[in-house]
Amino acid sequence: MILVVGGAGYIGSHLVKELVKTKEVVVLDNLSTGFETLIDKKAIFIRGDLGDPNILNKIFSQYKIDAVMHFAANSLVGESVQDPYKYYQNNVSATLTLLNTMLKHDVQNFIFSSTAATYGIPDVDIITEETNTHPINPYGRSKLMIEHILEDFSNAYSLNYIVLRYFNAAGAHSSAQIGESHNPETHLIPIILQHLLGERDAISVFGTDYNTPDGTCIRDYIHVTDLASAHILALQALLTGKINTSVFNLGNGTGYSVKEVIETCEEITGVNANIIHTDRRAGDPARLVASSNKIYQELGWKAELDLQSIIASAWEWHKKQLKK
Ligand SMILES: NC(=O)c1ccc[n+]([C@@H]2O[C@H](COP(=O)([O-])OP(=O)(O)OC[C@H]3O[C@@H](n4cnc5c(N)ncnc54)[C@H](O)[C@@H]3O)[C@@H](O)[C@H]2O)c1
Ligand SMILES: O=c1ccn([C@@H]2O[C@H](COP(=O)(O)OP(=O)(O)O[C@H]3O[C@H](CO)[C@@H](O)[C@H](O)[C@H]3O)[C@@H](O)[C@H]2O)c(=O)[nH]1
Repeated sequence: MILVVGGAGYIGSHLVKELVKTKEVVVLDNLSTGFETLIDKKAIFIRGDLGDPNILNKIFSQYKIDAVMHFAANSLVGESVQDPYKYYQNNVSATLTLLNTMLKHDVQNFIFSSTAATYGIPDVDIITEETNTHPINPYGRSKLMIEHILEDFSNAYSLNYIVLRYFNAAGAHSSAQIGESHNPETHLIPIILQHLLGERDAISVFGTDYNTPDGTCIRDYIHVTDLASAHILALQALLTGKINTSVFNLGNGTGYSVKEVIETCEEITGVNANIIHTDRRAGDPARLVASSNKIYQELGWKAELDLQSIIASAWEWHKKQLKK
C-alpha cells in the first residue's frame, strides 16, 4: 500500500491515476487547494491534515504502508514572499510531523516533491543537480530545508528517499478527466487558456526587462503525465532497493519565455490574446531550465511530451471545464 499525501492536488491526482493501476493507494489530503473529484475512485481517500499526528498514526496503524509520496504543500512563489509563516508551517513543520510519524511506524521509503525554486538564480544556463542551491523566496527555502532534513534523517534513521525537483508542471491527463485546477489560478498556462476561453479580460506579463532575449522570464515546462511516470520509476527504484537516496531534476531541457508560451497558446487555439505588460512579480528568477540527464542515466526517464502537447492537452481540459 502506498500513501500519497496531497493526492487530491493537481500533480498528485495525476500520479494516483497511474499508480492505482499497479498498487493499492491511500490518499491523505485536507482539500485546502485540492479537489476530491480529482482523486481516482480506486484509491482510498482520507480527508485530514498531514501535520496531525493522530490521523497519521491511524493511517500507519491501519494500513501496511510501503512508501509515502509527499505532494502536499503550499507552492506559490509570490504568496510565499507575502506570507512566509504559512510556508514554513505547512511545508516544513507539518512535513516534519509526517516524517517523524512514518519512521515511528517503520515506514522507511519517501518520495518528495521538490522544485526548481531551490536553485534560486542559477549561475548556469542548464541546471544540473550539482548546481548550487540558493533559493530566493521562502517557498524555495522551505523545500530545500526538507531536502536537508531528509539527508540528515537518512544518515541518522536509515530513511530511504528520492527528491524530485520539478520544473514548471503543466498540461492535463490525455482523457481530459483531470487537469490543472487551482483556485485562484496563478500559473501561466492555465491563465492564458482561461483568457482565450473568455474567462479573463487579459493576460498580465510580469516583467519585460529581464536579462533574456525578449525580456520575459524563461521556464522549462514539463507535462504532468511525464512527472507521473517519473514518480512510478522512482517508487520502483526505492522499493527494489536500487536507490537508497537521490535527488533528480525533472524537466524538458528546453526553456520558453512568457511571450513564447503566449504565442504557442495562440497558435494551438487559434485565438488571439490581449496582453498587458506589468511589473515583475516578487521572487521570480529570470531563467530556469533543467538538465534531466541524471534520471535518464539512472532510471531511463526522459520527458516525452513537448510544449505543444502540454498546451493542447490543457486546452482540452479547460474547454471541458467551461462546459460544466
Ligand atoms: N505545480 C508546479 O509547477 C510545481 C513545480 C514544482 C514543484 N511542485 C510541488 O509539487 C507538489 C504538488 O503541487 P501541485 O501543483 O499539484 O499543488 P496543489 O496545490 O494542486 O496540490 C497540493 C495538494 O496538497 C494538499 N495539501 C496542502 N497542504 C496540506 C496539508 N497540510 N495536509 C494535507 N493536504 C495538504 C492540497 O489540498 C492539495 O490537494 C507541491 O509540493 C509543489 O510544491 C509543483
Ligand atoms: O499571469 C501570469 C502568471 C505568470 N507569469 C510568469 O510566468 C512564469 C511562470 O509562472 P508560474 O506559472 O506562476 O510558475 P512559477 O512561478 O515559475 O512556479 C511554478 O514552477 C516552479 C518550478 O519552476 C514551482 O516550484 C512552483 O510551485 C510552480 O508554481 C513566471 O515568469 C511568471 O512571472 C506571468 O507573466 N503572468
